[in-house]
Amino acid sequence: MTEPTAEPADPGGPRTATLTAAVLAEESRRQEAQTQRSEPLVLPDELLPAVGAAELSLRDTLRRGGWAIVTLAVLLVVIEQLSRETTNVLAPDIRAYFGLSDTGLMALASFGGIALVLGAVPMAWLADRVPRKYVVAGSAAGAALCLVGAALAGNTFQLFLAYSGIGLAAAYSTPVFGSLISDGYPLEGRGRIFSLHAMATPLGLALGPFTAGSIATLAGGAEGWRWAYLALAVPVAVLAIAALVFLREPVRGRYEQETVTGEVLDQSDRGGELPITIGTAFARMKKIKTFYFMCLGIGALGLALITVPLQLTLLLRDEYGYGAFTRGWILSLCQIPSIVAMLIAGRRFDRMYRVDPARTMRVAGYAIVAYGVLTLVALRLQQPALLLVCYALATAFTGMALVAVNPLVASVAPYRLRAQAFAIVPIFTFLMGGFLGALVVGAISDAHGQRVALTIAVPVSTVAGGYLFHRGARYLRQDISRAVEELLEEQEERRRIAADPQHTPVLQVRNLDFSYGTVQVLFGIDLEVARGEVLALLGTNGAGKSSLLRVISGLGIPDRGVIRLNGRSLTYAEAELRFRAGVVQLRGGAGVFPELTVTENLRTALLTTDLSPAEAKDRVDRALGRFPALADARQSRACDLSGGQQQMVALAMTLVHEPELLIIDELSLGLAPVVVQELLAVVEELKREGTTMIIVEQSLNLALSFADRAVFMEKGRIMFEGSAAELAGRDDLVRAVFLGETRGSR
Ligand SMILES: Nc1ncnc2c1ncn2[C@@H]1O[C@H](COP(=O)(O)OP(=O)(O)OP(=O)(O)O)[C@@H](O)[C@H]1O
Repeated sequence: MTEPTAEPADPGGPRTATLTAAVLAEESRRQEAQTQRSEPLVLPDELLPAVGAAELSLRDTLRRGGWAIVTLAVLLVVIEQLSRETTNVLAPDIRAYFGLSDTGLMALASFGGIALVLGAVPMAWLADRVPRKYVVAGSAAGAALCLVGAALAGNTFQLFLAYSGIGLAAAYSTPVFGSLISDGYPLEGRGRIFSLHAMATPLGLALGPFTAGSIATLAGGAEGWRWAYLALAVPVAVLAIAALVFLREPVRGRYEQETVTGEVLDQSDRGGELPITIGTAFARMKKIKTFYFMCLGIGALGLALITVPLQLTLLLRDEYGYGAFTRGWILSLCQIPSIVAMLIAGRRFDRMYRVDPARTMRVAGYAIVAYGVLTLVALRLQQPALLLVCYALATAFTGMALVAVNPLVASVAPYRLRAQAFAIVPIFTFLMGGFLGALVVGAISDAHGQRVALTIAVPVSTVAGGYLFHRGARYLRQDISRAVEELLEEQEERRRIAADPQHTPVLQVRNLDFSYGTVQVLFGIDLEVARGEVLALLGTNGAGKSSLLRVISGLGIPDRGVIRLNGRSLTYAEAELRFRAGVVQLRGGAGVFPELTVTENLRTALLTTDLSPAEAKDRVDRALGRFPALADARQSRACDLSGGQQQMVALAMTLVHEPELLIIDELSLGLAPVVVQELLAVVEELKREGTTMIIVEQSLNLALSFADRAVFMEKGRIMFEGSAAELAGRDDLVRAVFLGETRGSR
């Protein structure tokens, strides 16, 4: 794209020198102001939710949030762990019954693990669309059925299906309970509630061998294991019903809203919001540095978390000759310190967070390193009892670190994205550190033994994990501040719309930052376009106009800020959904299918809509009717048309969608003046009809001739905003464009 044209200055004359000096002085003043503005926003403590607040007892936290969410979360996780432990503990019986090898059974069961991690993403998607109690109840009912399926399995394929189903049915737990706990309990007590949820995993692991072993022994015989699965199906089914009866859908982001804005924001229009996809959620969450470093840290730690128990089991078998049953018992006992540590850590987290939130994350980093050190010490010990005690202490430290993760995710993720954010974290643990790392560590272990493999893997994993947590802690205040800022902005906007609903802008961009990778190109953009208004977006080369349009149409996800269409947020909606909602962009010099005829091009543009053939034909006729120059060319192939006619076809292809907001990027680029006039006539007609438009145009005169208002951008910021007539009178800006071109071309 080229920049706006303007009257050339008198090159070389004293007037130019004075003007250049003035512009440069103005430029340095602006840059200074910009640097100040781009300082990351960090709010004072009293504005950060829960920081400096009075202590809230666990009892009061539960009184305010109710027992239902936490009770169901704990019980369902415990039973899910029990079912996994049943498979581990009763493996010899199951293996013998089906004539499977060790590896064969583990391979069958591991599909459940994969389904558990990858299933979290669609479950988060679901949790955003239906009340979460249905997701909990549905998943629990599914788990009950699959447990019955495992109990009745007649062959390995059926067993495989049942295990995968059990894994998939547990996939909702992290995103759905993560978001339910975040929305259901006040911030001051959230660490403790999350610690109860986290503690359910080691509790299930600790109880598993005892429960599974006892049931199988009681039932007796070669098929005793079936009773263990069947016995677990009953409580899960009961919990599914309990979820339907007792779970209430909490308002999303309720406690943050209450703390920050003093009220719970009206969510009645939530149904009108465009759904969030995991891709956009991931793109946005990745830009929240605390979250980014925490995910990397968890990913690195995943290497140790997954390989250590596995290698340790092998070590207990190979070096000490312990059988499967004994190993199961021993490793279960090793969970006990971690249960205690988690409960203590939840309490300490809440306390520490109230004083200094970043410290919670740094301490989690130290705990990860302590886990690494203790595991290494354990590996040096030959005495099995000492080795195991040391390892059990080590797991207590990871337990402490893990307790911090979910409440921290809750504090930095925008409340609309929380379910997805919770679903993303385990993917890092399992895929980055766990799956990839396990292969490497397995290979080292095969060649040099378990002690060597772990002595290499544990320091790498825990030092990297600890460091990444420590690093992420630097950004915590800033990221919490952003979440607060977004809530305040949302409150202000809702009030404004409520006070004057007639004047809700068609497009609203607030506080928008955008980066390509680490290079930030848009800074704090604020922009509104009223209904029926035509806004000219102007600026020098590389000012950020196209980037801004990309973010508006959903091709780029902002680091910060909000985009609304008619008052509803579409910040996290993907491009296609925005397009369906009416944000349609004409891209300069592109966009037609050369081999298709004009009419076919227009029909193709409507393929993704639900219009009836009659409606579609009507729209095509209406759009083409605006362009007399295309009257005789309807059956011509687009490639046989002139450049100007192709641009008309491209514009007609946008008009068939009857856009709510039409974005025109370079209408006149490379076209003859006579064609431009013809296109302009259509645009002016659209303006008379009340179409809301944003126009990026290289020709300043052209843009200002039909725009109501103009925005002038420079270096990713808006430098001027006002009526088109006013901009035409701002000699300095017009000349800055021109001087920019002169400097750039030298
Ligand atoms: N895909 C990309 N990756 C990295 N940087 C990019 C990318 N696209 C644009 N940029 C950078 O972003 C900044 C803004 O570019 P953008 O194209 O949005 O400006 P513009 O105002 O539309 O300029 P032009 O009129 O020249 O197209 C520039 O510094 C540019 O180099």
